[in-house]
Amino acid sequence: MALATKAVPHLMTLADLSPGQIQRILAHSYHLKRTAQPWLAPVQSKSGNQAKLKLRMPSQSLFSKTVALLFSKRSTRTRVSAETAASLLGGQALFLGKEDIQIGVNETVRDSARVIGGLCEGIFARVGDHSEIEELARYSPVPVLNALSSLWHPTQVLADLLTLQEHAHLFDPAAPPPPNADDLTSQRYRRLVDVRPLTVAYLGDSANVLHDMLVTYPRLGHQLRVASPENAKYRAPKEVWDRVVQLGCDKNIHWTADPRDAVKGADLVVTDTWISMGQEAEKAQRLKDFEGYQVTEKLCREGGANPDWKFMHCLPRKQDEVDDEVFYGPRSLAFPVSDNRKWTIMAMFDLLFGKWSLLERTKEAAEGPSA
Ligand SMILES: NC(=O)OP(=O)(O)O
Repeated sequence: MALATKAVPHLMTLADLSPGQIQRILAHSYHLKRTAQPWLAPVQSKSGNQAKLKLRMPSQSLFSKTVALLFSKRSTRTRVSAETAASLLGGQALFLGKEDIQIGVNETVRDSARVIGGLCEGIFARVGDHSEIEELARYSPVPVLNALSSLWHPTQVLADLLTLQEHAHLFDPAAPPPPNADDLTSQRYRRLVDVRPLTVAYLGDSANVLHDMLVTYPRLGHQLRVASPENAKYRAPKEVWDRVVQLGCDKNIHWTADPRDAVKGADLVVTDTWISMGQEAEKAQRLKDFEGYQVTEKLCREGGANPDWKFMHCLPRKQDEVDDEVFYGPRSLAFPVSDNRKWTIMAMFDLLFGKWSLLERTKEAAEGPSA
């Protein structure tokens, strides 16, 4: 168990962070990416190996430490990012699937939190109902980070934001270009730049990824235009909307049932699966309810999106919500986003599990939100 005297920090949603703290995580993710990437390049010669010896090490704040990956649901990106990120930080990740351990079957969440937190230095948890991760955090002696719950998916939205900032030049020709091949192997890099304020359209179900967008994008200066069917089950639940209003984000969110209305003026179009894990029995009804919501060139042209609009998806993707032309086409940032899951999770592990400094107040945070 961590021998620390200050209150244990946890992170359930980006709503718990100020814009300054979010920007600090993004800048740190970019720094870790640029520092660690040259170490990952193949060693092709003796001189190449010697060049590596001159490289700076990324933070080793997890040296000798273990992060428990307490996952009760499937995962590709989040799990692989977590395991590889822990290794780069000098520590290890321990995958604990729901079939592997006693939690929820022979042991309560409360007791499991105390036991696992006594043996590991951080808990990255993917749960069903959000109340499960709240309970873990209540009883864990070490920090708990949300790897996805019924309400929130904070590490996904951090990867989305890092990708937008890295691709600022796609939205503003005056923004600096991305790093070239030499920059990527030499630890030489420019600072991460801000992306200009964007109009962002989201088409689909009101699920955990959108919820973290709702409490974050408006505070970073972006406008959100959301389309989901009229049915209340496809709209943000009260506990999410209360946070949206509390943070003043609702003023910059336009919500409609018409996907063409939502993409009007959009610089970026985002979607997610219409059938989340656990909703498989509702598939037929959901496919019917979301008819007309598939992201296509035609829909975005007819709705009046910015002709240079770009596309993002958290993955895994199905053809229902976006066609192949968009998903595999030049507008798509889906795979750069999945690459960035590793670097944003690495930053969170470093700041939350390694250093316990994530929630420290930045100068900006102390002065209040800027947007
Ligand atoms: N986007 C996302 O969370 O992917 P996984 O479910 O594969 O981790």
